[in-house]
Amino acid sequence: MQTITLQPIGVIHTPFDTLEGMPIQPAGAAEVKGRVEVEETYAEGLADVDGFSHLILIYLFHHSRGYHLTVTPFLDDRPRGLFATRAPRRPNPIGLSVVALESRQGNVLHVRGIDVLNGTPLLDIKPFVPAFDAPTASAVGWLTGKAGHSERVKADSRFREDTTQVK
Ligand SMILES: C[S@@+](CC[C@H](N)C(=O)[O-])C[C@H]1O[C@@H](n2cnc3c(N)ncnc32)[C@H](O)[C@@H]1O
Repeated sequence: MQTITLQPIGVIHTPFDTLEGMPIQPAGAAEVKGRVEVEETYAEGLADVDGFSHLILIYLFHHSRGYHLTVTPFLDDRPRGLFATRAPRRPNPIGLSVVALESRQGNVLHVRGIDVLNGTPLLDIKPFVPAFDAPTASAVGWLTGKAGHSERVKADSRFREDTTQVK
């Protein structure tokens, strides 16, 4: 299989230095402010992002090692298939968050609603466009009746780096 090498384009700064107790989705971090520092090399590419109220941040779960294909997610007490969850320990530990853009100062984006660890490497930024990204979903699987709980449920240690479980 092909090996892919990605280069971070910046870093996401947040108030969260430990996994335990932090939000599990942007809905639970609505008032949490973060700073997205984009490398100067890529700053030109930020032109026009100011026109969007929300951005999609794509990043590396850099404190994630290994994975299990069946996991018990934060919002459930039953095991689920990894790819039916947003668990951070994955074969390719990539996460995404839709955040509110408050302002831009040159290569720095001030955002709100961020659910990642301080120092998370940023891989990409895309504008959030409801017509592209928010289809009316007719089914949310095991998250039925549970997705809204992400506003209050906090992360615990279940996906902490644990070398005894690394695949
Ligand atoms: C459930 S994931 C959801 C992230 C993203 N909104 C998504 O859906 O891909 C969020 C959790 O991942 C963990 N996490 C956040 N940043 C991380 C990082 N840089 N490395 C490892 N784990 C991280 C924390 O436990 C956090 O509560």
